This record gives sequence, C-alpha cells and structure tokens, in this order.
Amino acid sequence: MDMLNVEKLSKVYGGKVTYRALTDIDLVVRRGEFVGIMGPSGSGKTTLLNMVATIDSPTSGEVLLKGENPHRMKGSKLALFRRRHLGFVFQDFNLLDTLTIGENIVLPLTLDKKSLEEMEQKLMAVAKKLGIVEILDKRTYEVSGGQAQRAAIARAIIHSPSLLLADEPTGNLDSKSSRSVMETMETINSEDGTTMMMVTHDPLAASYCHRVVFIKDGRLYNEIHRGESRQDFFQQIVDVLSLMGGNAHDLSSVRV
Ligand SMILES: Nc1ncnc2c1ncn2[C@@H]1O[C@H](COP(=O)(O)OP(=O)(O)OP(=O)(O)O)[C@@H](O)[C@H]1O
Repeated sequence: MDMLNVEKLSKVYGGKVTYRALTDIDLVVRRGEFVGIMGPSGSGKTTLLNMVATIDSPTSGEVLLKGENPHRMKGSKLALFRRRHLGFVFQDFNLLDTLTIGENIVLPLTLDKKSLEEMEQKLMAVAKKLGIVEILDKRTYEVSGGQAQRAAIARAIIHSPSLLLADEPTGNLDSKSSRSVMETMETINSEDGTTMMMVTHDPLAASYCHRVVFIKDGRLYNEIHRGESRQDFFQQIVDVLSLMGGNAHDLSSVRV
C-alpha cells in the first residue's frame, strides 16, 4: 500500500528572478519503504523534501500522504496532521540547548498534552531502542554528535509518525557515528515498519536505503534498488553519482 504519492510536483521560486527548482516529479513511497534522495548540489532534493514535509508549498502538482493532501489543510488541522503523521531529522540535530536530552525527546508529546506517565514510558522505550538511556539528563553540549543525532531521531519517532523525513542526517557526523546512526535508522525501519525518506549526499548513508532516487536539474534522473548486498548497492550508488556529474563535493565524502 502507498504511504506517499507525489504527483507531477513542480516548484518555481518567485522573487525578482524566478527559478524552476522542480519539474513534474512523480514518486510513490510504499508503506515501510526506506527511500533515499540523491543528486548534485542544487538539484532540488531539499525542495522536494520540504514540500513533502509541508514546510514549503508546491507551485503545481500534489503531495498525498495516506491519500490526504496536507497542502489543502490550514491552521490547526495542518499542525495536527504534521504532529500525527510526520517526524523530522535534520543535519544540525535541532535540539534545544536549554532542555535536557530527555526533555527534547518528549517535546512532541508535551505539545500533544500526553500524561506524564505516558511520556515517561514512551521516553524510556525509545531511549532504550536508540541506546541513549544514560544521556537523558545531559544537556545537548555534553553529548557527542552521534548521540545528539540519536536523540533527534528519538524525538522524531516518539509519536510513531507515519513518515520519517531526514535531511542529511549524517552530514555533521564522522564516519563511525554515521554508520551507527544509519544502522539505527535501518533497525527502526525494519522493526517498527516506519516509512522513511532521506536526502543525502553520502553514498554510505544511502546504501542503507531500499531504493535510491536520483534527481538532476529538478527532474527525476534514475532510481536503483538494493539487492542482498549493501556493499554492491554502495558501489552502484557511486557509479550513478559519477555518471550524473555534479560537483566534486558529492563524492568527497565517499567511504566504504
Ligand atoms: N527560497 C528559495 N528561493 C529561490 N531559489 C531557491 C530557494 N530555495 C532553493 N532555491 C534554489 O532551488 C534550487 C534547488 O535547491 P535545493 O536546496 O532544493 O537543492 P538541493 O539539491 O537540496 O541542494 P544541496 O544538495 O546543495 O542542499 C537551487 O538552485 C537553489 O538555489
């Protein structure tokens, strides 16, 4: 069954000079799928993710999540839809320095006015899953980048979203932390069945996906599916990226 249907999605940014960032993107993400979005810098990856996330709105075309179009919703209905259905993970973690790690993680539940008991129970379950129980009372500046990103993932999944959206989740991490964050995302996807869509420049991170969709100049360019071997998939991803061209930055972080 489909989780996400993106139909003929286009985005033209306005202003003094208009810029066509996406043209006629069609994309279906099935329930439980883990999809990577790759492409050269400026190809439109974040624009696509932001429109699925309802952070930005399309110029034309549709985004349907579980058959509903959030871009047709307004105000509190849209806010509720986002809180119920979407989880976000960003490159720079986006944790609040004034709160402890634990307080950051339960934030989505406090917005939903859940009871303290339920929050505590969900916090412990998600912290165990992500291996961060011992840092729950720490502040964001007292933990490593990898731990901060695990906390951000915990916050993104604590309300069991239908779709987890991640923009460069390994962009600020060293290779060891990247690997462990991707292994964690893979586990969440396979054990909880959480559907995931991730924008990344990093072929290693992308090799954890089931499928990688490539965008070039705002249009779909290609897509490849992972078989049995993650190593082989990694190599295929690197091959497509080199065929696509783009800038050297895209392959600067290649690590097997
Ligand atoms: N608010 C905006 N106004 C005008 N142009 C924009 C705006 N946001 C993005 N763009 C342009 O749209 C194009 C696509 O941007 P986008 O951020 O989606 O690319 P990307 O593939 O995510 O790039 P990167 O990998 O560098 O993050 C770029 O040329 C960018 O300059």
